[in-house]
Amino acid sequence: MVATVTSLAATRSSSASARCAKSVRNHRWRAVGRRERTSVCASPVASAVDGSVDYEDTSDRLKLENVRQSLIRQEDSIIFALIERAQYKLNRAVYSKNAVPVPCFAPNGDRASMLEYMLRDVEQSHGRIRRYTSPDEHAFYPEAQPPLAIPPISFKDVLHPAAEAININDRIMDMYVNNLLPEMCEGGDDNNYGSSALCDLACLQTISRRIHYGKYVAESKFQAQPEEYTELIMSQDAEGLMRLLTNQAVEDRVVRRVANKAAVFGTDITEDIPEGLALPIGSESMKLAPEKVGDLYYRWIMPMTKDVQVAYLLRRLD
Ligand SMILES: O=C(O)C(=O)C[C@]1(C(=O)O)C=C[C@@H](O)C=C1
Repeated sequence: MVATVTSLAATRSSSASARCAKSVRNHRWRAVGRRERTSVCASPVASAVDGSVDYEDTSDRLKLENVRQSLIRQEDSIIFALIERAQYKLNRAVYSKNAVPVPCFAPNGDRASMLEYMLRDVEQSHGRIRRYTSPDEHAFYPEAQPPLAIPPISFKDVLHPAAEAININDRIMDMYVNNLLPEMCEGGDDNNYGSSALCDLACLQTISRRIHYGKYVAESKFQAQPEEYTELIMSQDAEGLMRLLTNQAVEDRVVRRVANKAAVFGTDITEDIPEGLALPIGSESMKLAPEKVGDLYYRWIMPMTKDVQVAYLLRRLD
């Protein structure tokens, strides 16, 4: 999938509110420098006078090898979450506004879907303890984030400041509900709405993190080939950037690895190690075929990771 001008424009506008919400929350505590962000995942190196803690990233995490290792680890959580969700039927009512009588939060009085209601609520409790001030986390409802309940931690992020404005969770939600779910779940209704929605939260949050991790992949690639990327950025050539960052051999390996992991995660492992355990494991008894997981990854998750890379690179020299 090639990032279209429209999708990139949508990225920019939907992200303005995300950036705004993040900044507002941070500034309720204290003014932070332009390249200073807050994070839940770094180690403290010094205490500031106002009670917040300064963090410095001294790791090698921008090396492409290390960024790819992070993508590989994130894969495990995504595959596991997808397999869990596929145990239940599609349960359309969870995604339809007004189908389940959850409390309304829209200003026009419309009810949200049960999934929207749960996700917004969970994000608020996670947000209070800083989850969405971390540069590698993105809320689906940034405009509904409450003030922090604990002091922020500041963190010298490795990304260009333009990264903060990129949040494509609206597109991710649409893709998940309208493409991934119908392809991976059996149609129909089994009344397991709460269980299905809890699995959805795990899927959405892990997929969103992976897709937005494209910012780190892009920064890493920019630093490795600054001249090539700079030329394309100067001419705002989105298609040229997409071509340069695409590595078909790596994509093929990702798909094979994802399918293999899905085969292992979807197998019942007993206390006895099966003799001569070999892949691929027969997929007949699995609710979600391993090849299907690889295919979904290839058609939906990787293209969006690439869109985030292009969106970031286009603004890398701002
Ligand atoms: O590993 C990379 O080089 C990436 O850019 C990540 C990724 C992916 O989403 O897995 C995306 C684009 C490349 O074509 C290969 C893989």
